[in-house]
Amino acid sequence: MNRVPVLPVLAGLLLAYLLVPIVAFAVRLAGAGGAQTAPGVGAALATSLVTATISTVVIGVLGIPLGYLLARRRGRVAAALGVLVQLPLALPPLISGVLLVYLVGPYAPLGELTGGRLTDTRIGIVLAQVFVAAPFLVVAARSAFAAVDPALLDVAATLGHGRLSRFVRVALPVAGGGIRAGLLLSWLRAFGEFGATVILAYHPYTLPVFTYVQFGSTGLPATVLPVAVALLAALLVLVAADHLRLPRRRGRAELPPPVRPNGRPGPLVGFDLAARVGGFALSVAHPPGARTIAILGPSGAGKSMTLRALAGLLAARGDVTLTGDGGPERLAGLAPEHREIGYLPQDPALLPQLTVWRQVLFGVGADPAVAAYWLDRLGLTELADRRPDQLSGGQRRRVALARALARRPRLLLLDEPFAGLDTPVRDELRHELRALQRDTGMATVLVTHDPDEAALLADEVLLLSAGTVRQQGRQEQVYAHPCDPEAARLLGIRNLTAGTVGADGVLRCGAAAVCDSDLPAGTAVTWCVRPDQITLSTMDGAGGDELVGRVVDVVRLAAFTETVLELPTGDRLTAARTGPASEPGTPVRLAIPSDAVTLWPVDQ
Ligand SMILES: Nc1ncnc2c1ncn2[C@@H]1O[C@H](COP(=O)(O)OP(=O)(O)OP(=O)(O)O)[C@@H](O)[C@H]1O
Repeated sequence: MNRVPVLPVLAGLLLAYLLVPIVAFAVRLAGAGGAQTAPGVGAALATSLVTATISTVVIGVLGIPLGYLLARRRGRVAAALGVLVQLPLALPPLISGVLLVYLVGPYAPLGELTGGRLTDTRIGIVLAQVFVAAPFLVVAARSAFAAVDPALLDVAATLGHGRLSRFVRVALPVAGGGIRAGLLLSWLRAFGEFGATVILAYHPYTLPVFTYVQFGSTGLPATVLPVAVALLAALLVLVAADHLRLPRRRGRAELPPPVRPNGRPGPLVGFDLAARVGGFALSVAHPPGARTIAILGPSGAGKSMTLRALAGLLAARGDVTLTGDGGPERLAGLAPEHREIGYLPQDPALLPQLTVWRQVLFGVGADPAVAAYWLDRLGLTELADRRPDQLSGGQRRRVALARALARRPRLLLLDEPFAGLDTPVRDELRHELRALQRDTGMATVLVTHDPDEAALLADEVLLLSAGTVRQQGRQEQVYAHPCDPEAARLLGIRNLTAGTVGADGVLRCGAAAVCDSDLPAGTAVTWCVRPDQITLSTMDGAGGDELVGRVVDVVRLAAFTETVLELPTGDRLTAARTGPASEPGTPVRLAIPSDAVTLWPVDQ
């Protein structure tokens, strides 16, 4: 049985309902061989075109900022205003006209003040049109602005753009499509406005009022010409609006000769910040002791929030201190656009309408020669004329990095900059960043889930958990001695084993001594050792008191091999080694330096 194509049928029904009256009118017009003349139709058309255009300009100038503010503001007042601005849509236009009489009618204060010039004039027509047509633009602009990725505005702020500049250079172009549609709707609504106009400004006639008067005095045949004129004008505007596009800049970007920026060493970074977002409380502190810091932690620990607070994008109590040659500088109270801090959120947040070259010049004060240098250094010069939708994920991240660097920030904040990239690209970018840190002494705070990445790119590590600092310090120190099993897990150390301190204060695994401990005898502990600290050797002779195990699995990774071992106690350890691996089932001897072992009492 053939199914009825439901969607096309429903769509077709509405289309027919909308088009049939117009087609019927056109047939009638053709059959009658034209329309009877209607003196005054030209003047009415001119009045409608001029007033609708003026109204649309007024609506645009006032309504676009209103839509922006309504989209950006949260809370009950903004929600209530968002509903109220739509009220004229729900009111019959005649009633809107009556309401306006209370504001601008001849006996209302404004009307008296202006000597009655606000009614029965073109000004009156515009006032009526603005009232009924403005909500179309405000609603369209509000939803277009609400769809603008907030990360774009955040990044623009860290690139030195103040509020107005962010509105003009980021929000407006990105929301442009929705705003254009809103302006068109407003113009059409203003052009067709009748009810409010007829109350507020019966004269001079607009096209709808003229048509109404013709219909009332001489009947349907006299309306043919004004109807035809109205249809034609509306159709022409719709077609023109459909074809109207702002011209895109063409031609290849002219890049100046690249100039390597002066390598001024970045400042030491310190902070003590507290913030609350919803039910989540963040409290993080780090003394100024390093230029490169990595923040590690599980998902939802507050890592991104810390970066946003550092950039000044999240209101936080406390302070950020950058200590350079000129001594410590405190950033509390400085807006993000004045902090000179580069920020790369998880999404590269490139402006969709800009080419790579314009993108890297977007920051306030970006130096074209320095921008050209970073494009070259990051392998992007050939892509200078492409837009973000013509780039790969890795290329987009590089552009975001070049854009931040072109402003020569004092500090660069990177939020998981390599997440989701394939391994070669990730490795390449990691090493590029490391080279940048080395070459320029640039200060960085990097958020990552990857302990290896943190080790590669940071001198100091900060472990975050549930909004607080679990452990921090020099990277090698934290890695060597995590403060508790949770910290060890965050650092990717899987070798966590249960044990008990013996009567002689020695921790043993079976009969083999692992390390000395100053914990009381009998204390139950969890101990850990990093896989790279375990050395394996073949069993040539009796094990005695040595730590022995049996190979249960050999995982050959790209760069090294992991050997999973089972100890006589049944516990398992993983050893990382670069040499040839033993086969599963083979007994092996384990050597673990006692200072590579960290242990914690279980009830800690
Ligand atoms: N606007 C918000 N309202 C309420 N809670 C929020 C808001 N934004 C973030 N949070 C909460 O704050 C906590 C910290 O978020 P944050 O983005 O800093 O986590 P993260 O450590 O960066 O996590 P991930 O590694 O998954 O990116 C999370 O529990 C999150 O649910």
